Amino acid sequence: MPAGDSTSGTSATQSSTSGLPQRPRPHSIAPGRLTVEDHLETILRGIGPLGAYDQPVVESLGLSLHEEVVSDIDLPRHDSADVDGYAVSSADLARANTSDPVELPIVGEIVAGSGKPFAISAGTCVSIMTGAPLPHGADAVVPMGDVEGDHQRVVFRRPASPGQRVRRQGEDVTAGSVVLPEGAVLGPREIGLLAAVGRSRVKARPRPRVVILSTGRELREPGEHLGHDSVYDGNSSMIAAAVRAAGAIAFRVGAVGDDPRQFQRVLSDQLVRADLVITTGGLGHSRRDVVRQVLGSLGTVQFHDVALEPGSDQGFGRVYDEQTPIITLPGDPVAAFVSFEVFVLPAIRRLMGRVPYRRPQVHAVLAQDIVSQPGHREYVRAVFEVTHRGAKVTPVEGRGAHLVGRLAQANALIVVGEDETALNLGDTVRTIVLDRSF
Ligand SMILES: Nc1nc2c(c(=O)[nH]1)N[C@H]1C(S)=C(S)[C@@H](COP(=O)(O)OP(=O)(O)OC[C@H]3O[C@@H](n4cnc5c(N)ncnc54)[C@H](O)[C@@H]3O)O[C@H]1N2
Ligand code: MOO
Repeated sequence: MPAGDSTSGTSATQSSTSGLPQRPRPHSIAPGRLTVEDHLETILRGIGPLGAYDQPVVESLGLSLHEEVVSDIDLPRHDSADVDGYAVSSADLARANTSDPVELPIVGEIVAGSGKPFAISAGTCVSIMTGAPLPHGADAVVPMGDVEGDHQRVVFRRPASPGQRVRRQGEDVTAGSVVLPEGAVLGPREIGLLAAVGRSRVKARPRPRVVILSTGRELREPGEHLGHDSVYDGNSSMIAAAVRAAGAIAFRVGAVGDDPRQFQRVLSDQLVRADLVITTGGLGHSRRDVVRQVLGSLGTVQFHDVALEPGSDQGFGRVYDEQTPIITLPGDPVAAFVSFEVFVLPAIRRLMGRVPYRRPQVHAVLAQDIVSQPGHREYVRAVFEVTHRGAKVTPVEGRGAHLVGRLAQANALIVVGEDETALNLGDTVRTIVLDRSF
């Protein structure tokens, strides 16, 4: 049995929180390393969906519904006109033809929203606007353009069939019926429907509040003066944007240096507003690596060597009395980004009660060879495009975890499996297309 198999099965024997079938532990992973799947599973098990409460419908984009929504009303609310024209009783026009037309007097005008119920008697018609309720006595609408006449009377040269150009009451939504099931994710169309049936608030899981801290005494806020050995804090802005794109609320604290007391103070101050804390950097083993230092000594956060490239240094746990979940990401920007995609995005989706947790993978034809070391799963930055010949993916030049400029050229990540050492031009490869809603 390969050495790597000795630690398999810890999560393989249990049902998968990540919703994917459990795969056997890849042979090439060194003992003691966690697989990406193991670490993700630990995070998803350690985080549950937030409790639902009443939310304004207008603010609910991307939230998941925590009630079954039943409409109190019919839509359309009444039989109503499907076109601007004349509401008639079809019986009155039964014998209308070109040589012997039927003339009806116009007894009024019904505009949508006029608020008054209306009725016509046999031998009359009324002018009606699209969406306005059909008057009692009428069962059809004849479009304005199909007839002649003036303001007083209309000449009909054709019969009308009962129900013609009429929108039936309740044909779309029936009062008492379920319009959205529990768990539905509220997009523009769902929000439109909720509003159309008169809901101003719904019970939904809220947006998670995510606090983002970056660590490192070399970090400077963009816009400030840059010393000769300092770097701009790109990570906290990048992660905050990714958090927002995931549908959560981002509180970007920015860089906190690497003084343990200051880090501890900022962290505990921030917990009141956090459902989740994300840090970047400070995961090394030196005295200066403040995240590992401070959180390691709390005993509630575990740090792991994860078989992930880039982004092998990872940590997860809960902190302080609040037991707030915290995910610690590596400092190198590409490592931080990839680990966000792999671990934090699913965690946010889980807090929101949204499935699937992970971005779907698509298949694309590889446009250039990739060589990879076995023993970890690599996410290779790439450009995905759909050409007339189908989906194609081209790696972006450079694989270093620091190449933030090249990261912005990519719109996809190619997944190179743990045991894979080469993907060749023309191969169909697993690709994660970034920035798409799912
Ligand atoms: N002796 C060893 N050294 C390292 C190992 C190892 O196993 N042994 N692993 C490497 C790997 S892999 C990783 S990942 C990193 C872990 O690093 P940290 O998470 O502690 O990251 P930092 O040292 O804080 O920063 C790394 C790099 O990224 C820059 N950085 C950090 N934060 C930001 C930010 N907010 N915006 C922009 N750039 C940032 C930072 O300046 C560094 O250049 O350890 C490796 N080393
Ligand atoms: O795993 Mo580290 O994040 O490559 O730089």
